[in-house]
Amino acid sequence: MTVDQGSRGELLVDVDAVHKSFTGAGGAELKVLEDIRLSIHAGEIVALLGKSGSGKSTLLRTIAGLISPTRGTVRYRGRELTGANPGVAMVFQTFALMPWLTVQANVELGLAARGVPQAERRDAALAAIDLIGLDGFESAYPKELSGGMRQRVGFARALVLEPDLLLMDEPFSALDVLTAENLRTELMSLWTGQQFPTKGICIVTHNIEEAVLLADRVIVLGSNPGRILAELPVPFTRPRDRRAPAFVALVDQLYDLLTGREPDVYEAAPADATPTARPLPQASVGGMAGLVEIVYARGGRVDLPEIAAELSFEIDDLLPLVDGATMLDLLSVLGADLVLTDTGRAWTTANIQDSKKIFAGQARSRAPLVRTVCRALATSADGSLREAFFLDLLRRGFSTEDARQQLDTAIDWGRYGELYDFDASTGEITADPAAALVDAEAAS
Ligand SMILES: Nc1ncnc2c1ncn2[C@@H]1O[C@H](COP(=O)(O)OP(=O)(O)OP(=O)(O)O)[C@@H](O)[C@H]1O
Repeated sequence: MTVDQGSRGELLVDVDAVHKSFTGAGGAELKVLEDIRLSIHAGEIVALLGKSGSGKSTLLRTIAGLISPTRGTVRYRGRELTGANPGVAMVFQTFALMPWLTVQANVELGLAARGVPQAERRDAALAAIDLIGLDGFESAYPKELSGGMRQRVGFARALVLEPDLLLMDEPFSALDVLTAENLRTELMSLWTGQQFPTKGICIVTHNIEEAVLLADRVIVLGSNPGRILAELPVPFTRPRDRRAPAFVALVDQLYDLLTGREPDVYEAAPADATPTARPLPQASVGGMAGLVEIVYARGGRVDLPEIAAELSFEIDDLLPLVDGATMLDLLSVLGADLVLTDTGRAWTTANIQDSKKIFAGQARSRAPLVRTVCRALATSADGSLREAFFLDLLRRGFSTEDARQQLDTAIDWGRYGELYDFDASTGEITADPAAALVDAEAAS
């Protein structure tokens, strides 16, 4: 069970050409995973790293047998899954404890479901509770525990099942930084000390440093649809030092991969680019303005991992802002550096009215959904349309939640650029008369 970095152990899970689509609220096909091929062997920790929405959780649930692929196969120890994977247990981001059960009863749940006799169940649960550092809290209820302790229960509940493969879906992301660090370190020391019989671990994360701290192999997923962009070994011994140059270099490399663009994504969107093909990053104008201002104040070029550390953010917290600012050509990405563009410089140094005009021009030419909203408003009789109209259209290509997020971002961007306004009490989006004048000038 120790991590053998030279040779891999037996094959535990084999994901073979898996595709997964969901049906969107509007009935359209929502492609979430495309041609995923990966294997997990005994002795290794594999991290699935990707931005929000890249299908990481869907892939993990497919490995757990909780979701069946639309096409392709998942095999556990050579056998095709047709239901729940018998060799796995899961740890969830939200802990998923039963609030009305004690710690011990929560930990025993899975064993009870397997029909394990009561005495045996109790002994196993007490051992797992002890292992995970919760001795003395057997009779406590979840509401009496801190977040970190609740997640310890989450771990105990999974480990008591002695799974071959432990699946973890962002298990540390709901915890504060110190608690998360503490729990990660303890888990790693249990793993390297072979204190539980699990043979492999697969962890979903959007945190680059966490992936490099924990994993032997990082699989990077790209979005829309989720697919494997790269697979990188992490050849460092444990415990790992975040400040070691090789560690920092690998974090930078993964950062490059995560922000690496599909070739033309951040070119000005061609006239026929659709809002579904080029979704808006979840970036507020205020957030992008802050980031651009920081880059400007530091001479027009900054190292993103360094800035993130200085601001006490995770790199991935900043990624949507980076994506938004590069989509609008306010910043560009060069390796791990953010570079101010000419437009970004003009935007950040202009007076408020000029900066709104610059932003409006960028949003209309480079953000397909903003352009779609402007065009639709221009064709409506009174220059206004209800938000439900756009939400209905967006639901053809996005889930209901994502459609809402897309429209909220488009409203934020368009409002700031004075392209249109939004009245939340009536749900009405109305073209700004000044923007209509600009359109008329452009057409003449
Ligand atoms: N049951 C479902 N029905 C419809 N759409 C779904 C379903 N489950 C997931 N999706 C959509 O699939 C996409 C990928 O979701 P998933 O949760 O797998 O991504 P993720 O990379 O884990 O994201 P996050 O880091 O935000 O959890 C999202 O657009 C999501 O809305």
